[in-house]
Amino acid sequence: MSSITSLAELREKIDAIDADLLRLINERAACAVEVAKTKIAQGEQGTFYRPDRESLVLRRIKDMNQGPLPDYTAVRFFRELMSSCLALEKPMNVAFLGPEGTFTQQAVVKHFGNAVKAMPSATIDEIFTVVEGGACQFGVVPVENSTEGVISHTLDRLLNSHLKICGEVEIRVHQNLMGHVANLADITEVFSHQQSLAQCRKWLDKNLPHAKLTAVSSNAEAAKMAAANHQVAAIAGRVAAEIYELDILAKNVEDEPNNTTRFIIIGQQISSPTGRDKTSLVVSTGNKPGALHQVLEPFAKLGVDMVNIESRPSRQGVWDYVFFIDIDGHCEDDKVAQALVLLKTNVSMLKLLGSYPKAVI
Ligand SMILES: C=C(O[C@@H]1C=C(C(=O)O)C=C[C@H]1O)C(=O)O
Repeated sequence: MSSITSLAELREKIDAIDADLLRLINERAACAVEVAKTKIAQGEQGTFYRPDRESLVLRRIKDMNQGPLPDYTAVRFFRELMSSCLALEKPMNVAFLGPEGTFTQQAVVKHFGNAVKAMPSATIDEIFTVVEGGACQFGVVPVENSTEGVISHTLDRLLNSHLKICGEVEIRVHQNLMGHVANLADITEVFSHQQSLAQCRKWLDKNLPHAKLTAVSSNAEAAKMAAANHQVAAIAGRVAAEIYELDILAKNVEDEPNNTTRFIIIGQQISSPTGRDKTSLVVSTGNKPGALHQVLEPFAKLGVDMVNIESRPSRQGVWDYVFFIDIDGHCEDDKVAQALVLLKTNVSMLKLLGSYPKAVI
């Protein structure tokens, strides 16, 4: 006697589970529609999307998951489910650095799921503008790459915007050389975003030493150009190769194996504390001795963990700098709130860029 369950029996079991799942998924969706009604009754029209609540839901799923599905898969599945539930409450427009096929678009899907309307913008500046003007409720912009450092354009624009950071998302960036060229030796020019060219500098020097390297507005734009001209190639993500029907000529050409980009979500609303948050701020000290010490001191004194500090020219005078700082915790957490009060007395300008939940996956 074999103990192997028959295929027919297993399939019957799966069909029954699917029927239960479908009923439960729709029960959940109906509940989200009820939530929307309650939000409207409470006068919360603008706050259908709640990044704090979403991150708590996803964290709970991650903590409860016992497999065999890996945490990452379980979280992605619930991410998609919440995205569809939210779309029933209120469809949302999210601006990203276009055209179709950029890593920023991947970041939109990872953070919001597929049920939002992703709207391509031509530049980082335009993303800020459409969110400031209200045409899109949120925008996703790159802020930092593990190989190449900060995206200065994003930091500069944050300085002059009233928008808040309300979330973060990380994407493992794999670059590919793509085009319609038969031999690598025939490639005369390689197009890509300046950041991507920099991430692949060593590979390009070694494998395409004679090709001209030209920076364009995005990787997907580069892929579009490589589709139109068969002597040039592009460096971009796999999705861009699929969209613009290009052959992948070389895979994973990034110099650093852990090449990762961090994106931030910008919007009009402030996220509530979740217990695992980050706060981003910018301060200006004026050009005086001991300035950096005065910035660091309040955090050290109150035991607040600083996770990143970056200086940028203030553009208000020669050698005048501002510091972009990320700290652990929410601005409403006691320790953080006290540190910010102290910091305010030590600096000439302090702007809170946002407190938001840390990325779950
Ligand atoms: C259902 C809600 O609204 C939205 C949908 C969520 C969900 O499907 O779980 C979670 C947060 C919100 O973005 C809510 O606020 O609880």
